[in-house]
Amino acid sequence: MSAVPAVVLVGPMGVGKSTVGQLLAERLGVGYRDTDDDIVAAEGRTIAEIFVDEGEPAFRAIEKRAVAVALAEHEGVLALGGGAVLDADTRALLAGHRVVYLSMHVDEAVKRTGLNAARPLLAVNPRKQWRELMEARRHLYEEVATAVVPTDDRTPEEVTQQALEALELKKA
Ligand SMILES: Nc1ncnc2c1ncn2[C@@H]1O[C@H](COP(=O)(O)OP(=O)(O)OP(=O)(O)O)[C@@H](O)[C@H]1O
Ligand SMILES: O=C(O)C1=C[C@@H](O)[C@@H](O)[C@H](O)C1
Ligand SMILES: [Mg+2]
Repeated sequence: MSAVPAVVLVGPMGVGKSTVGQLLAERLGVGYRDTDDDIVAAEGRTIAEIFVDEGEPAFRAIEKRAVAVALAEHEGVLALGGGAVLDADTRALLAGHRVVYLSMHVDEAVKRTGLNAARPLLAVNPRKQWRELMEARRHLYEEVATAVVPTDDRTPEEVTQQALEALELKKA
């Protein structure tokens, strides 16, 4: 049985996937789901604990399965973890979906995420880590996206409106 998400959101940590995803779901009258939350619920551990206990490769394997399940089950707005696009099979699964890449510049990223231990990949020197992550990932986000919505200097409501317009789900 396969459902199709109305919209899949991708983008780096702190770009606003959860905030915008919930607004977008309200506007579309559909449910919101987040693969990071699915993983935490299924594992009974935080993402940071999974990274510490088992390392990043094990987390990526768990994430890959969680994304495949959510893509097959969910009909609403689906936010993926920031690193989900690193997996080639996941990128292939995203083909044919409406995928919005929420983007932002490094200054905004550091402001939104800060020094936050809940984001293990940004726990030390967040500015440098964020630059390196984006250098490695920007092209992957762009590859899977059917629309790119910059979020700098926009409120979550404005980002939501831009996403709806970019997807032609709502007229300007
Ligand atoms: N357009 C925006 N302008 C300013 N701040 C924002 C905007 N969107 C989200 N934020 C703030 O940035 C922070 C991160 O947002 P959010 O948790 O939605 O991001 P995320 O992409 O879901 O992050 P994560 O990768 O941790 O799941 C929150 O404090 C949120 O209130
Ligand atoms: O960008 C990443 O690699 C991550 C983003 C978060 O959503 C979590 O999935 C986790 O902290 C890893
Ligand atoms: Mg989130």
